[in-house]
Amino acid sequence: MISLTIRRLAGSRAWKPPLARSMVLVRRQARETIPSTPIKVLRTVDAVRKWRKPQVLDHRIVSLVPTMGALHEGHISLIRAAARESHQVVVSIYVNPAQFGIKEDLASYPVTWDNDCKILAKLDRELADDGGNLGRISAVFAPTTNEIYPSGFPGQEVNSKGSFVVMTPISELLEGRTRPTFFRGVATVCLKLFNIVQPEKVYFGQKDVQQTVVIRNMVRDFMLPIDVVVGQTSREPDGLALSSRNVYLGERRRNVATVLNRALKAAEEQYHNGVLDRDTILKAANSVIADTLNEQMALGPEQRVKYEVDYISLADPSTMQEVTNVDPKVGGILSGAVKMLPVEAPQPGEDLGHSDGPAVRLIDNIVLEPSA
Ligand SMILES: Nc1ncnc2c1ncn2[C@@H]1O[C@H](COP(=O)(O)OP(=O)(O)OP(=O)(O)O)[C@@H](O)[C@H]1O
Ligand SMILES: CC(C)(CO)[C@@H](O)C(=O)[O-]
Ligand code: BAL
Repeated sequence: MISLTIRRLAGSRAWKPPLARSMVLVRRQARETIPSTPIKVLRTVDAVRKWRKPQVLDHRIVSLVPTMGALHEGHISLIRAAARESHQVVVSIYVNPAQFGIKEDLASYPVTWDNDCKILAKLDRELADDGGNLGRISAVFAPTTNEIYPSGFPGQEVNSKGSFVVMTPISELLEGRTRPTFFRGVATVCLKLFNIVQPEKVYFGQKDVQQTVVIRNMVRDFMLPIDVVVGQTSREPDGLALSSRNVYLGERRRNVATVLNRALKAAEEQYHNGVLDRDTILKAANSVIADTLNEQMALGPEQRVKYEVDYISLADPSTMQEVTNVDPKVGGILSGAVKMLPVEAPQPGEDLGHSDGPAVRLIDNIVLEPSA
């Protein structure tokens, strides 16, 4: 009786039973590719699982490069590294709301899907022409928030209820002090991405050093059969670390934004000169920051750039806890975060940056390699 009814209703062109409708959707999605490329665009967990299954049987090495889109050379360097070492590279593009605090820039975060597709298409052609690679970009996973949070999005508040991966104490340090929900959001979404794609290798950038430690700890503590690879930080010629958020800077702040890298380099120089104590190493960084700010404050409001230092840190590489002396057998991580404030007295026609140049928080770090 029921099947008869369904068949009769299904005769109408507009109506399809829910199962058939979702099968049509899955078939259509399975066919979507980035224009003029074989790169599949997968939007659902189901579509990724269907794509992934035969790779296991064929003993293909699958790697994942998680991103939030607005792709730049930093992301590209990770994808290149992944293609050298694996048969199939999956790039995820998902702006994960759970890692943004309620007062952060989720609403204005740059979303550049068409340009990202062009970048991936060009890169994939290069990878195909370069005989040194094991693989190419096979798929982009670009899910919706409903897909990633099937029980409903838990919210961005510190006390949100939901299924989370919480890594303490590391998530409370440094970045986590200013962004208390950040690493909970990152670890949670990364575990989901790892479970969906089931990669043998995952690629993360050194620019977000604390994130790499959180991910390594999660992989170790939850026995995930995944190799975590960290690619070095890609920089502009003047040392500024590439970041999707650099688009917010505009020209005036862009010129001063190198201050963090210059400060960390001054501190690194102390270590290379044999200094191991925290105060002397960090004093070098803090002097650069203070001198640069003094230079700016000597300018008028129509020219100057102001910034606030969130932290300058010297930490242990595997815990990110502050150290009072660098153990030369272990090395250390010099890192920092600086908030570039909106420009004062904008000039007519001045390029203020994306979204009219809100405050931008920049991060950077330098690894002090063990010397002994
Ligand atoms: N300059 C860079 N060099 C190497 N890897 C990078 C660089 N910038 C980002 N990545 C890495 O790319 C991956 C995706 O990062 P994401 O999409 O957040 O870009 P982002 O530039 O860090 O953005 P944001 O400005 O929001 O911090 C992360 O593993 C991140 O560490
Ligand atoms: C790893 C990540 C893609 C998780 O959303 C994000 O934190 C990022 O882009 O670094
Ligand atoms: N690159 C880290 C992502 C974030 O800052 O939200």
